[in-house]
Amino acid sequence: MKPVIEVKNVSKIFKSKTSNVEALKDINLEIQKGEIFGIIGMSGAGKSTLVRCLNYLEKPSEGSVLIEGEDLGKLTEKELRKKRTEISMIFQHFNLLMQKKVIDNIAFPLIIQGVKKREARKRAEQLLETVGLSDKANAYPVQLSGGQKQRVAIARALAVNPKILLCDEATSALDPQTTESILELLQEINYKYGITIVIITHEMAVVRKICTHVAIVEKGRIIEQGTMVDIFNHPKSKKARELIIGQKEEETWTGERRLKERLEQTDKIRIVFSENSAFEPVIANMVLKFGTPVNILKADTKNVGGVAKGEMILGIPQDKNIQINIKNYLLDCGLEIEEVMEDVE
Ligand SMILES: Nc1ncnc2c1ncn2[C@@H]1O[C@H](COP(=O)(O)OP(=O)(O)OP(=O)(O)O)[C@@H](O)[C@H]1O
Repeated sequence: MKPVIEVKNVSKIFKSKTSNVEALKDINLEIQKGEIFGIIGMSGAGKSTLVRCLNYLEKPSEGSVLIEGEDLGKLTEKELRKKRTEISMIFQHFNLLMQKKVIDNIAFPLIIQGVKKREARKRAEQLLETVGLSDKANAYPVQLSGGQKQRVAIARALAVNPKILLCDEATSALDPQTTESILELLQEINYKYGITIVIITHEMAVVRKICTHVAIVEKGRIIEQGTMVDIFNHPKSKKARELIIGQKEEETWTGERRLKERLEQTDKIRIVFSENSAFEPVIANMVLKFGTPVNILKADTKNVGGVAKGEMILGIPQDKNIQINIKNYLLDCGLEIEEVMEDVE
């Protein structure tokens, strides 16, 4: 059978006046219909560039990408746009239209295709049911938790009946329990609709939970590929072993006891944010500013007197000076914070 996705000798060089970055080097891949294919690797390995080459958002410098045997490099712009509707994508930060209601976010790709509004909304309602959010049709994205936003993004991605779903770090901004429920939804979609899924991630637990096949990318090259079971049980190269075995200890969400132990040992603060404050850029900027990682131990949204109130619990570094700086920074951003003494449920 013809592969759904075929990547042949693909290289990608980003050229600038001062330097050239060889992001991909002679990549060869075959992904069959119905597979859940994980692309894993360290930061900067080339994962995002590779996945963006699969729908020609990024044009390879050399080589070709074939979707169901059709070479994307040989299509006209118009043909390429049409072909792209067969390939949907979801992202780490959801990319929802914040000014539109949930239902209109989902209907949007259909409206763009020229489907009548009533029909598009009807299909959006069905999709909301598929992702378990029928009661949120008229909510705005800001009123949803991260997991719910990703469900909306998944429903929107499915609106155009794609053959392929590309997921770029789709669970990286979510807490462990939410990650698990989103992965279960992706698995269900793969099973029910036969959609081929490509997942980019640096989280090995994600791959272990749902991927059937894996490719490991290192410095722009694929160093190993095969079935998930084979690669995870018998990683051949040193890099693959580091990546797979090195992270086993970190897989908190598969082991409740380990998670509990970790929570008990960590200093924690609770951040409360109103519907108007976006916490994601604040956290990302904070990590960059202080050059230190923080753990999102819990994140969700509650309806308090009709107003969406979000709560996030962060595990912060033990260094007291860094803790003070972090707290001052969050206060400066206008967020309410408090120390958490008890265990996180
Ligand atoms: N538009 C661009 N212009 C120049 N260099 C780029 C561009 N996009 C990516 N790169 C470079 O290509 C390399 C691969 O980047 P890419 O984003 O694909 O890696 P990644 O594995 O997805 O990393 P991460 O997990 O951190 O997102 C990096 O060295 C990056 O700096």
